[in-house]
Amino acid sequence: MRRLGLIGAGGMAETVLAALAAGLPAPIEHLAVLVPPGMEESAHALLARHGAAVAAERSIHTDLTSLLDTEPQVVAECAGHGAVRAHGAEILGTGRDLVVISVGSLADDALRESLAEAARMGGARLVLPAGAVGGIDVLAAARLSGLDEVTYSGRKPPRAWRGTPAETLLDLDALTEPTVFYEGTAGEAARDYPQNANVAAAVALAGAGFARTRVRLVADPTVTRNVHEVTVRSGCADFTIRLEGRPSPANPKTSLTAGYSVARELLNRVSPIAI
Ligand SMILES: NC(=O)C1=CN([C@@H]2O[C@H](COP(=O)(O)OP(=O)(O)OC[C@H]3O[C@@H](n4cnc5c(N)ncnc54)[C@H](OP(=O)(O)O)[C@@H]3O)[C@@H](O)[C@H]2O)C=CC1
Ligand SMILES: O=C([O-])CC(=O)C(=O)O
Repeated sequence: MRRLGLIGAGGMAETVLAALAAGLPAPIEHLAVLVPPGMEESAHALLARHGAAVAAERSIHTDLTSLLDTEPQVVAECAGHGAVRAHGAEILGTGRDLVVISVGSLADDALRESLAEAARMGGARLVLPAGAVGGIDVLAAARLSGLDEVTYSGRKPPRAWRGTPAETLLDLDALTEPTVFYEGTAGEAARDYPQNANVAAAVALAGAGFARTRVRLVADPTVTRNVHEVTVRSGCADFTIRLEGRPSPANPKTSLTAGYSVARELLNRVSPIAI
């Protein structure tokens, strides 16, 4: 990877670039950042902090065409479901690998199939990092042995659920104990909680699919971390994985782990040994 595109200049983009700045053996050739019109200032600030350590040349774009003109070999999305819908097919169709962290967007069957088709046509790959959750490797392996049960539970402090449908179900400010406000499928969770249930989609795609992966979402005033639990019963192993993710200082909905998982994917592309 010598030329990189990055979509988004928010909290996760910050984590990704900081990790690349620390982890790259040498700056790559070019980093191009795509932001919505009017958001150029946040991209300038991001590049001022980390740009020189990441790439010899940097550019900021507000349209995909001019970003693609910089010839990125891989584009990392750190922006949201809308960005995957708006840009995913064109990036893949023009032969660039796309690393998508807004995995929940793929709960939309039509979008997932159109991205797969664009990847096939462009000879590119759609890559889905594990994000804020763990155990995706063992879950995807266990799938081959047959899965009997997969459940994901996402537990976050009340403030992480502001601006989501949880607000209409609960008085978030008045909670005194952990409260389950959603139980259902991974597909529904990914659609209704686009900034909080991307991990449910990653678990579903690696494992039993959107309909058979059960999800529980909890607002919990007793925790300060974003707690993810995946429980699996399968033909080769039964396991529970629990992570307590530190929230991004920029966005309490997002665990820092997610940005590091994008950075890991990108750093693997410049290393002779990928792990
Ligand atoms: N897989 C996982 O484990 C996780 C995935 N996520 C996903 O990552 C996304 C980013 O998280 P985070 O950085 O914390 O969120 P932030 O809200 O901090 O940052 C997202 C940034 O992307 C910008 N943006 C939105 N749409 C576009 C677009 N079409 N093109 C370019 N930029 C765009 C936003 O601009 P504006 O504010 O103007 O909209 C904002 O600056 C989340 O929305 C979620 O979908 C998050 C956590 C975990
Ligand atoms: O970062 C997290 O803790 C999980 C998250 O927001 C998501 O899956 O969208």
